[in-house]
Amino acid sequence: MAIEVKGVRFSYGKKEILKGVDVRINKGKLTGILGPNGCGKSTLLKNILGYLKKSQGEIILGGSELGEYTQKELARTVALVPQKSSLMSPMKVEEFVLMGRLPHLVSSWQGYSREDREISEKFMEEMDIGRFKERGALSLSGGEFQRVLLARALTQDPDILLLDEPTSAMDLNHAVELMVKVRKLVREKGLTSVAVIHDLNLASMFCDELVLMVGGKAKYVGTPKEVLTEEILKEVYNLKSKVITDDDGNPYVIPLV
Ligand SMILES: Nc1ncnc2c1ncn2[C@@H]1O[C@H](COP(=O)(O)OP(=O)(O)OP(=O)(O)O)[C@@H](O)[C@H]1O
Repeated sequence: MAIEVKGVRFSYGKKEILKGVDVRINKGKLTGILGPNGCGKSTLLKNILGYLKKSQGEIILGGSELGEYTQKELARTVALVPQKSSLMSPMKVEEFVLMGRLPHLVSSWQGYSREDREISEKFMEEMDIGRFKERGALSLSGGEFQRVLLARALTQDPDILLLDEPTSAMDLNHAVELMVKVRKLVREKGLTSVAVIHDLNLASMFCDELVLMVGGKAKYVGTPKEVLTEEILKEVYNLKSKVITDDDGNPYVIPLV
């Protein structure tokens, strides 16, 4: 399911953050959103999720404008792995992951079916968190909890998977492992995935397309090779860098000090 963002504007109070974002995010692709701190990357994801309401423009998911979806339909269509979770209650990991099935319950008094439990078990195994399932979700390390958040989002069985810095708390090995899994899911299930990523090299390695946000707009959009150039990085991050290319043509950024 493609995402079309057309002329989207959004403000927190009087402060305009998204100043006319135009971008098309293709189905079956992993798209990375890059840009300096505070440029509005998370705000854009939350608008696509329908959690924040744009003041202008259109967000079209699979041909239908966001406003045409009921809340339940939207929750079955789009899942977010947030940067932080507002989890406060001492919930067990398995209960937390099962919450991904809530939009699929026929009615709230019906409870989870055997199928719901099987789906959540499958993704706990996939994310290698099966051994934590009896643990309180609050007792996990940052990187372990990020895997729980991804398992919950996948349990939701969405067409669109939004990831807000999904590897920020992970060591390099787990970060690469997670990105490999996300890319595999995107390819196998034809998911549309959008990930906010700060690590330019991780983005280059795993993303099919990149969107570089500057000044509240999607200023540069293209393949990693098109977007990660020394000139663009200097302009956007005020960073002097050397960009080298591997045998597959992927660019890698070495900051110069
Ligand atoms: N609830 C809010 N109320 C007011 N301002 C907010 C709110 N949430 C975010 N902002 C501001 O909006 C701007 C964009 O925030 P956002 O979280 O979208 O940035 P980001 O590009 O994801 O940043 P980062 O890379 O640091 O995570 C920032 O200046 C932030 O302080």
